[in-house]
Amino acid sequence: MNEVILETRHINKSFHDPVQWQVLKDITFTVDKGEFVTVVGRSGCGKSTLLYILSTMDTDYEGELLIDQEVMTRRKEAVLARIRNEKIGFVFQFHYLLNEFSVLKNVMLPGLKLGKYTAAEVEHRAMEKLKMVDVHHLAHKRANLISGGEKQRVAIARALINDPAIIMGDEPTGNLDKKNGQMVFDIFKQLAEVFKQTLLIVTHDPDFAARSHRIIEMDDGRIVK
Ligand SMILES: Nc1ncnc2c1ncn2[C@@H]1O[C@H](COP(=O)(O)OP(=O)(O)OP(=O)(O)O)[C@@H](O)[C@H]1O
Repeated sequence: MNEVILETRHINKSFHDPVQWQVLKDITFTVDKGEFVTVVGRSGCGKSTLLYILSTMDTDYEGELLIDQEVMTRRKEAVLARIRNEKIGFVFQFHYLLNEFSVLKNVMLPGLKLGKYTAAEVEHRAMEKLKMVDVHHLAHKRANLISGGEKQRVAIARALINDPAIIMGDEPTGNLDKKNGQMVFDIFKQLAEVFKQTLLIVTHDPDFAARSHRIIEMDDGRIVK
């Protein structure tokens, strides 16, 4: 049987601006371990709003969210912050690397924050993750001195540092040219297929989505396919 990593049950969300309107409508789906799922839909259909809830950053919704069999709904922020750091890796459109630190230090930071491993262990793990995305030779360079494509690879290594149950991405290829976008896709595919890493990625890129394992299509706040 497949192991479910992420599950949503009847998620509804409304905004009040100034009148109440419903942005997410009865969102129910699961993602299995090792699946590479993309979320698509036209601008304004609710993709980012959904990702914000799935990443446990937004707790103001109806319905239930489970990550790695654990209920995330109605938990205290301190608990959510710990679970987020341990179970979710994030890759954004902009890499958000800290320019004043080395590539290695950037990857190590969420590992040090977790407090589960010694600094030496975190460094060893960070080098492993940099090897997985083929930028270990850049480990001691400052983050502002590497290319855009390299930065996104480092951001993926950083997302992997705590062996998350799931990696979530918001337009991770949105700021890259075609060649680097392809490279990021290939890394994701390899992570899913070789390392059984679960991935849920919001994208505008139809080629990218078409080559993932499964597409969730949204329209007007609902899942339509
Ligand atoms: N804080 C907010 N208050 C009120 N309305 C909001 C808020 N955040 C988003 N919206 C609205 O909710 C709808 C869904 O927005 P969302 O950002 O989730 O769409 P999206 O599918 O990610 O769009 P895009 O592809 O353009 O990023 C939009 O109509 C947006 O204007």
